[in-house]
Amino acid sequence: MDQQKIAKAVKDLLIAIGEDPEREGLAETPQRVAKMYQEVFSSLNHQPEEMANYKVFHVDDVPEMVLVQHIPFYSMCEHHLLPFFGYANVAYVPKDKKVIGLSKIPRLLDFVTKKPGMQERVTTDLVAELQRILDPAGIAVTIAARHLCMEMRGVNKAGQFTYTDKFTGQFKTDRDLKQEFLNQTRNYRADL
Ligand SMILES: Nc1nc2c(ncn2[C@@H]2O[C@H](COP(=O)(O)OP(=O)(O)OP(=O)(O)O)[C@@H](O)[C@H]2O)c(=O)[nH]1
Ligand SMILES: [Zn+2]
Repeated sequence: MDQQKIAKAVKDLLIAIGEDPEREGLAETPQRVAKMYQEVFSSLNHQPEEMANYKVFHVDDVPEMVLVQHIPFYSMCEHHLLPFFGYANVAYVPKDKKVIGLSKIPRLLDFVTKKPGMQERVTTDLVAELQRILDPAGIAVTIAARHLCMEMRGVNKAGQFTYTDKFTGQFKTDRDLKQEFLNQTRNYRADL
């Protein structure tokens, strides 16, 4: 990521909107924004395997489902570069006695959100990454998010939630399992 180019672009932007980029409060803003983009778009600098050491563990007796609920995330919409943010529920059905370190699930969520994107792609990318790393017997991801580009501008509808879900493998074929996932996560679907 080219910090100098970002800072120059932000300075040009400030001039273009009619601001004075030299006034006290704005003087360091271009550098600040460049530093911020480094952080909020950090996965553009990394390959998924660099983001974490995705160790797979083998356990003798695996549970039917591993579920991490209500993981917060912040991302930036690719259309307006405004934040969208919310929570993800992520579950998988272990296969071949393989499980992943629990912290890797929020790390994967970070990886798929720390770049300009769309909620749909966050959902499907998360499923694809988990599939690639663990190849489980089923994956369920549900995401609830608020989009500031719909709240503070444009259509101006505050407090709306957008829900996106993806189910694979056993979550598609086993209705009881899917229902258990939905029951477990029910309280977290509109709780932002
Ligand atoms: N499907 C999807 N759309 C998104 C997401 N984030 C933002 N959008 C939408 O992307 C669209 C971009 O549409 P455009 O018509 O090109 O942009 P615009 O003129 O600023 O649109 P308005 O927001 O309706 O004013 C808008 O409808 C946004 O609501 C997302 O995660 N998924
Ligand atoms: Zn947007």
